[in-house]
Amino acid sequence: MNDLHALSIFVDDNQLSILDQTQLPNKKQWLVCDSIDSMVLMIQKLQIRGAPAIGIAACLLLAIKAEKGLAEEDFIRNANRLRAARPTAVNLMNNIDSLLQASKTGYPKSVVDEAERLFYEDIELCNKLSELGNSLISPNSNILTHCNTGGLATVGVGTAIGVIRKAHGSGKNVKVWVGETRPLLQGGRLTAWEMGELGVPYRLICDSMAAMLMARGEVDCIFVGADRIAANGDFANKIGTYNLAVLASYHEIPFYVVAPHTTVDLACENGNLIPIEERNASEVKGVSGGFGDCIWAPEGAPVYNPAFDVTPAHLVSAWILDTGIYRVEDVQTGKLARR
Ligand SMILES: CSC[C@H]1O[C@H](OP(=O)(O)O)[C@H](O)[C@@H]1O
Repeated sequence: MNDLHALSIFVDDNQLSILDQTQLPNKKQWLVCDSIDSMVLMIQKLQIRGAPAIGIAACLLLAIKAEKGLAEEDFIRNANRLRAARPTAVNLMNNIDSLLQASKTGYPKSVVDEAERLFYEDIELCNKLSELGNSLISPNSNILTHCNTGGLATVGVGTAIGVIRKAHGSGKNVKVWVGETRPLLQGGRLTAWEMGELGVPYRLICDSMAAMLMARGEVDCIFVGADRIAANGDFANKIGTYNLAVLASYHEIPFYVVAPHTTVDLACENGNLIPIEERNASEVKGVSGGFGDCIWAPEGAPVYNPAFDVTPAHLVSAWILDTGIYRVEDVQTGKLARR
């Protein structure tokens, strides 16, 4: 496999390394990923995260293993293990399915070629998304975003953050409200870091502050990512996204979802059918990781920790995919499904 380099993933001399995102922003620690077991763990611990990035990282490891002599039947078994590593983001399943399909015609070379194609495709799709999304942003906009959807969550410039980056780069004087995104703080840790690295003016807020800012007229538009978009336009994204969609509707603020077409799941009729990952109680009871450990909830506190929620299509102003900008009337007439 050729050497490949992205913000959170690189392949060098046929070895895959992952930037451990649980250690950001305080520490940039690279981890060599040389086994299926370690990749499954890295995905489940969100050391590698973000719908597009986890799909591509899993495929790169499988391709490296294939090139190093993994038997085809073991490739298929391990591909299916990785496919189940996290249930909500469909990119993981879509990417691995395309690798399995490729393996039928010329394993292992076909698998290596497909994994590399997926890597470069994501870069290209992110660039298309940023151009299309930027066309919806007026100069001097205050943009609210949630979770992390930049170069850490993809191998390109990102999805929602890719749009913000493009608007900033085109001189539109955008300012960004970054929702910290409890409980894992992808916004407070990762998006704040990426905004700083990109030089985009931003202010970090608690998730609970968004409503007041909208009421004050200090949010002009909202851009979020997605982990799975159902055929009817309902979509799953990081927990707290639905809150923002309802608030945006009440305050008549444009609410945009940005995702590559590989996030669309045509086999999923509506958002009620999207599996929602539930995660460990410890994540809600305090914080732990590269930023230190601090548990504030009572030891035995019962916890509910869904990692995603579902936003119904009627609350979405537009879906920004690499294949175009879709409005609710497009989705209602099935245009989202016809890529
Ligand atoms: C472009 S990434 C989309 C999506 O991925 C994040 O989830 P996680 O941090 O759990 O991997 C978040 O939902 C982003 O919006």
